Amino acid sequence: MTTTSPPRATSGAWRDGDPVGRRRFVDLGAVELERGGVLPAVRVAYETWGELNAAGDNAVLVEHALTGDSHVDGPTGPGHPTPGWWDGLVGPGKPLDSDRYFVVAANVLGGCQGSTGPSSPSPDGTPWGSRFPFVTVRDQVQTELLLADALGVARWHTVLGGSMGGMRALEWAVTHPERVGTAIVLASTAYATAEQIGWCQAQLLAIRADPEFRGGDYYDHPTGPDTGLGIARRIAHVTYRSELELHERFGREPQQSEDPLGGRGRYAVESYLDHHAGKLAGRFDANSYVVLTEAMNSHDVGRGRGGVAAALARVTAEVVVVAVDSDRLYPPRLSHEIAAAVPGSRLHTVHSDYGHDGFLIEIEQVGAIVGQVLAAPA
Ligand SMILES: CC(=O)SCCNC(=O)CCNC(=O)[C@H](O)C(C)(C)COP(=O)(O)OP(=O)(O)OC[C@H]1O[C@@H](n2cnc3c(N)ncnc32)[C@H](O)[C@@H]1OP(=O)(O)O
Ligand SMILES: N[C@@H](CCO)C(=O)O
Repeated sequence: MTTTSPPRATSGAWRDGDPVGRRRFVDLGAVELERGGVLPAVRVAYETWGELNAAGDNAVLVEHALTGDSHVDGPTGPGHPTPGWWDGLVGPGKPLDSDRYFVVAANVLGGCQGSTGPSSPSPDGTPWGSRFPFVTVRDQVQTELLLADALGVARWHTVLGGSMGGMRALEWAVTHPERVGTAIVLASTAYATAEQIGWCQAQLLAIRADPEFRGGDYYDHPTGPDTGLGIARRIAHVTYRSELELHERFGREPQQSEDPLGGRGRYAVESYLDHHAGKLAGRFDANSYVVLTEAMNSHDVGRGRGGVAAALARVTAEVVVVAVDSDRLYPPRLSHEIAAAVPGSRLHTVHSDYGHDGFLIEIEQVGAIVGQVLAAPA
């Protein structure tokens, strides 16, 4: 295994010359793709907490969601433009106890936070751009299998994640039952639903309709498809929150002194969405957003396996399913379906006013569930 810390250009948060902080990089070689073809020279960025024990049975894989990264926990700093997305969950005595567990988090295949994605150099040295292949959640898990091998992890004690991270956690348990002890699947699903694909279509069209997108080959232009990516984020962000939260928080209020009735001013909720759009455009690559969105749309643990129920029935891991009660994008019924189909699984419900993002925001409830699962004797 080679571990290096190269500066590498992306159009997302990580730019050429950035310090790399605590991230490490591993070159995994070629990854064979589910839909055919091979992605050569795959590199993965990852972070770890704690140590792998002599028996090699204390490794925990934390899977991030769509715009997350390997920085699960910790402050901003060199190489970490954003704080940990589950800040406070990892460390000595924390739910993901680094005194006891070897906690690993990797940036997903197709991402833009250090792992191979469309902004990475292709074999000819220029960014992949539009030539980056279609990847599925199964390809992402296959890449993580190579990472596990490189780290000497024969079997994960636990794989856990929310949303797109939950897709990978569940796919791990279905594809490699012998290599997963426990899977914790939060605010997620066994398959992308028609409505999820529908919301994603509007987001993909927004990016592709931006003239700055240039079919995905915009890296040598001074400007990229920030407008399209921002519209995609606005659409997505509404689905990530609850109707009641938005109503109670913003109602019909104008943004400060602006006059929405005059046609040019904004409602406060519009300003809020503008803010999230701008933030994402500043830290994320539009091509990665497209690639990862299409990967999420591909998600169906039952594909080629006789359907979802048959696929879930073969899981041998202990499965803990966590629904967020106000989640309208991954509604609780999808968690209930997983729990009903996986033998011996357990279901928890997180109460949140926030909707889907509750799996990121309700850190105490999530920490209590994760801590309870991981506190159990191995
Ligand atoms: C913090 C990070 O970005 S971590 C980076 C990695 N992140 C991830 O992986 C997850 C991606 N992040 C997310 O999905 C979301 O940002 C969440 C879940 C973390 C948001 O959680 P919340 O704490 O509920 O934040 P919320 O949605 O209320 O947004 C707060 C922001 O909106 C801004 N805001 C609130 N009201 C308005 C308004 N009327 N006009 C403009 N901006 C507004 C706040 O100033 C704040 O800005 P800041 O985040 O730049 O400080
Ligand atoms: N807010 C999360 C939601 C995706 O599930 C993200 O941006 O990753």
